[in-house]
Amino acid sequence: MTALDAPVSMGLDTLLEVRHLSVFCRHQLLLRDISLGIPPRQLVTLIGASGSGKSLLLSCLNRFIELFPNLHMTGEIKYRQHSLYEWDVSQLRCRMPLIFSRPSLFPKSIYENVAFGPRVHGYQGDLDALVQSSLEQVNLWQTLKNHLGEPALHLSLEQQQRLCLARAIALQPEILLLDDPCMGLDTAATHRMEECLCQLKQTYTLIMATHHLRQAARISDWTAFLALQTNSEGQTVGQLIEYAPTRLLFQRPQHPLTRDYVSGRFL
Ligand SMILES: Nc1ncnc2c1ncn2[C@@H]1O[C@H](COP(=O)(O)OP(=O)(O)OP(=O)(O)O)[C@@H](O)[C@H]1O
Repeated sequence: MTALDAPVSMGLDTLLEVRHLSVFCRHQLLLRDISLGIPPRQLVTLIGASGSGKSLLLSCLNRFIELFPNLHMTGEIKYRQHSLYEWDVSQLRCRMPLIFSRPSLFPKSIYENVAFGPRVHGYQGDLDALVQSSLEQVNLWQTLKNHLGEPALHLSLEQQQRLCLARAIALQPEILLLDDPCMGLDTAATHRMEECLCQLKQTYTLIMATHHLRQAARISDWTAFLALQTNSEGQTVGQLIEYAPTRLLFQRPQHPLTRDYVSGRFL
């Protein structure tokens, strides 16, 4: 299935619908005409060379891109059939938090890191229970339950990254946007993170950029392959080449560029 045939619209089952999305840095085109649909409770990975626009695409989905005044997007993104601009932006980012490749914790305790977001957004429920449930969902509760008052920044890289996930989960999201969450983790920690992500997709929709092709093949349901193409002015522009169920994309890629990329023949 090429990008053109991919399920742009899956009807009521499409949670997020991206149509003709382009991203510019002032007048320079960075990402060209992306259209794809994200089905609920699936893990969708974005793969492609460095600079092909994976992070930009993620940052458009919750309007994080608006924090960069030099960037703007055109086209349309619908979440639950409503344009992103119909949503209150802070509510949108609670429903779709973005987790970065490097942990970005506050210099506060483990508990405060998880409780911070719900508190700021006026959570009225049992905060202790929410912190516990968020830590349980990333398999950190048993290890950390007696250390909740300790500084989050003293945790290992793996634990910090999972704590970032717990902090996002405490916002009670529907979608988790993950920008290469296993970057810098060793093989064992990556394996544990992958197990955690597979558990999380029972509850949430996950959209993840990754440089690990094998990881995409192992754990994702759908894969979008982006590549850098050179335009007539000699500038490189990110484009969606193919979007398909992961097994198909890896075993029977339709586009020659995808074939080369997934078989390790990078140009
Ligand atoms: N804030 C920004 N201002 C200007 N250009 C940007 C900005 N963010 C990204 N870009 C440019 O957009 C293009 C796509 O970058 P992006 O980070 O999305 O690629 P990527 O596929 O995520 O790369 P990587 O795998 O290295 O993270 C690059 O040319 C990058 O320089």
